[in-house]
Amino acid sequence: MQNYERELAKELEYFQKTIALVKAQLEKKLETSERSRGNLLSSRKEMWDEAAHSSDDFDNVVEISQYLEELNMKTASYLAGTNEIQKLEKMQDSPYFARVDFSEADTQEKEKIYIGRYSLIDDDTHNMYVFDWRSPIAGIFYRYELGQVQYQAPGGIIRGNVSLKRQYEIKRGKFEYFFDANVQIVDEFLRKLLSKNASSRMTSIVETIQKDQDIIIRDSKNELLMVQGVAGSGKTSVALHRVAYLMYQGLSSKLSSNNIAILSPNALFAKYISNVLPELGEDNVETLAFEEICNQVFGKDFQAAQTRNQFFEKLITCTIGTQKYLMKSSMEFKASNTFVTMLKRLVAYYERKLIPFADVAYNHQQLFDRHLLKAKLLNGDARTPIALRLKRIETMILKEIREENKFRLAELERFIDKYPDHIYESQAFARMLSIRENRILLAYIRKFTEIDYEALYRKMFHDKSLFYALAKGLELPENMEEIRLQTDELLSLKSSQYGDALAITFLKIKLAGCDSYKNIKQVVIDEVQDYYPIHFEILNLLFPKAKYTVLGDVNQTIEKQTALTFYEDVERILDKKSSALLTLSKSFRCTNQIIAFSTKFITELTRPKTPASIDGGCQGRLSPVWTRLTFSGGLNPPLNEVSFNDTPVKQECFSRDGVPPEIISGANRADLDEGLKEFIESMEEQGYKSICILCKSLKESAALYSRINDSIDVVLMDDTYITELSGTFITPIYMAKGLEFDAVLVYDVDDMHYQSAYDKKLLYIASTRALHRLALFYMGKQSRFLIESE
Ligand SMILES: Nc1ncnc2c1ncn2[C@@H]1O[C@H](COP(=O)(O)OP(=O)(O)OP(=O)(O)O)[C@@H](O)[C@H]1O
Repeated sequence: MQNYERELAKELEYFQKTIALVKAQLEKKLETSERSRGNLLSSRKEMWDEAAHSSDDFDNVVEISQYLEELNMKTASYLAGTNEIQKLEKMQDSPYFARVDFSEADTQEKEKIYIGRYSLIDDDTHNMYVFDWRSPIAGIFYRYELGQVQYQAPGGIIRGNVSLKRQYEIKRGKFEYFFDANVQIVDEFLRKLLSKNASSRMTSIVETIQKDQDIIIRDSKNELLMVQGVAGSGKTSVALHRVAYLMYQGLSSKLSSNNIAILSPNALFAKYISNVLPELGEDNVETLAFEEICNQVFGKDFQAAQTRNQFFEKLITCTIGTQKYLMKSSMEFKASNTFVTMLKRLVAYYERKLIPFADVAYNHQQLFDRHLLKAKLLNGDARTPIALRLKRIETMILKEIREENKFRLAELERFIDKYPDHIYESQAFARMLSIRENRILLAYIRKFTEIDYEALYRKMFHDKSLFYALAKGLELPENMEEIRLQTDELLSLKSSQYGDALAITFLKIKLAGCDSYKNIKQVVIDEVQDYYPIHFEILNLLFPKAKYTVLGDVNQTIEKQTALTFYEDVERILDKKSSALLTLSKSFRCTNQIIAFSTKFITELTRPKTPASIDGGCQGRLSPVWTRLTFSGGLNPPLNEVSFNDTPVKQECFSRDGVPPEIISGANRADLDEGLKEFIESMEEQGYKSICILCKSLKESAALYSRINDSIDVVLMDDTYITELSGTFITPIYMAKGLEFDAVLVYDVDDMHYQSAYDKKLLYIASTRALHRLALFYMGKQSRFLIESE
């Protein structure tokens, strides 16, 4: 105890010195910021007074652009200052959360390394008061217990010894307590943290990042890092902390927020995760849903296609077995490797055979022969997209026409002069006639210089012989003809399915290229299990040089059965120099009871005995896919060591007890709704802040909402909902993917609703959304899967 008091006194002294330094730096920054704000305002005023209101002459435009450049620089420096101020303000609340005492092997000199969200350095003495959690030396806090350690510094590996690991609770500028970290105490700390209510937005986990999570966050060896993690194992958290880490590293490699793209399932999810990076002191990164990419590729001219959620809804609400099968197999086919090969063949065939080149004549003479135009296209640089080569041909033709235009005008004038009875002036009349003629000619030329992507796609399905010629030698689904005919019919009605939208997007990028994302160097994909080969083919075209981090859980697919072999496809298509598949098996979200209950809805994943064979001679590269990180050295593993491991991917749970899941039945609809309302009230009384009722479909969610929203304060969460996740919600299970709530109430879990293998996975997704409480409601016969899980 005496020892603790002595240590506490020393810690308080360090804490006060740190806070004093933070305050001094904050004061200085506030002063500078005030000055640069004044500067900025007066520059703006000056620009306005001197130049802005007389911008019609060219000199002034130049002057304005100089002013603007200066203003931009001043604004950027002011904003950087504001960012620093925000960091210091946060440091005033809690400057650090951990400490390790490290002695380097060579010098044996002990250093006290305090670790916080941001670094703090005394500008006068250059003493490092706090190290950023992403700095190389801070990594030893996450990776090691006491004893021998090593870390990768820019100049090479540093080895040494850790003699102390300490954690602090410092809140709102008050030093509350510290404890020296042994495993039990840390677990207790984490348990307390996880027992809190869900927050309406995701928060940072920087103080409690686990070893296996840290390895993913700091990996810099792999161009493609794949993470298979059970529900609630921190995939999204890890993804965001990795982004923050990459940006920190980017200080030297020039990677900034606009070089990173995060792909997320929808706008609500994007909003849910939007807090984490700013909390870590970084600029937010653009979060894109795949549909947004499709829209961006097409601009406005793409007719509203079915979104992924609309596809899920249609599939889930379809009650006719044959139709459901057709929908699913059609989607699977259109997103498959086979179909991608057919689309690539279509592009090649289009270039050689389908472009309707025509002779171009003007002013009674032939300017271009169609064979010559075609030869020009085929002889062009094959790396240039076809659409661009066609545009160049169009420009060439128009240039020639422009040359001829003066002769044509003269001819028209002569012609007009022969008929002097009209009221127009002959020159103006000739010009008008020529414009009309040219417009018709341009439309004629554009029939072969512009590509109608949707028409081309439709032709593929409409023209049976073309379709099967493109499919030659490929293995097709047994209901191929049915899929072809249905697609042709739907496209003729201008109704395309989600799979068609993806395919047309692929086709357009293949034919026309796309430069919109050329600055992206790192791509992070969450919920990757919902992606198909065509998604990765599109990503490959959009971000050819990017490195990837992809995270998912093959147990959480909605409409497809996927095994770990899924990651082989990802590796093959993205085709990066180095790749690894890592696993996260411990769930942090749910209580022991909820995990034990929900695990029964899935089967344990194991790696296949013999990896499936892969086209394209990639077998030699298969082994890294099955590389799994192991901590071979017990508590103190060497950094980033990877080794082969045959262990099945298990689901473990961070030990936290709670109330067992409840199964509640109702005699009829009214009785069930009443039971649901009572349960919600009791959850609210018990202080749970976020409660979610999960139905199978949006249609059923909307029906339930209309029955209970008079008596309960509840929000229907559909595709358009992008607000905070606090309160009581009703939503379909597929919309709740990636989210979490204090209490989850799964509605209508009867044997009609949940009977297939896919339904079973929906139950897994639904029940793993719950942090503390889970209840399942049914009337009639309860789902067979509930009986199995009893
Ligand atoms: N190391 C950690 N310390 C504290 N909390 C953690 C840690 N890792 C994860 N969590 C918490 O666990 C919960 C689940 O994390 P997250 O949503 O990132 O998991 P996930 O694997 O993406 O889940 P899912 O696959 O179900 O969407 C979050 O509340 C997160 O804050």
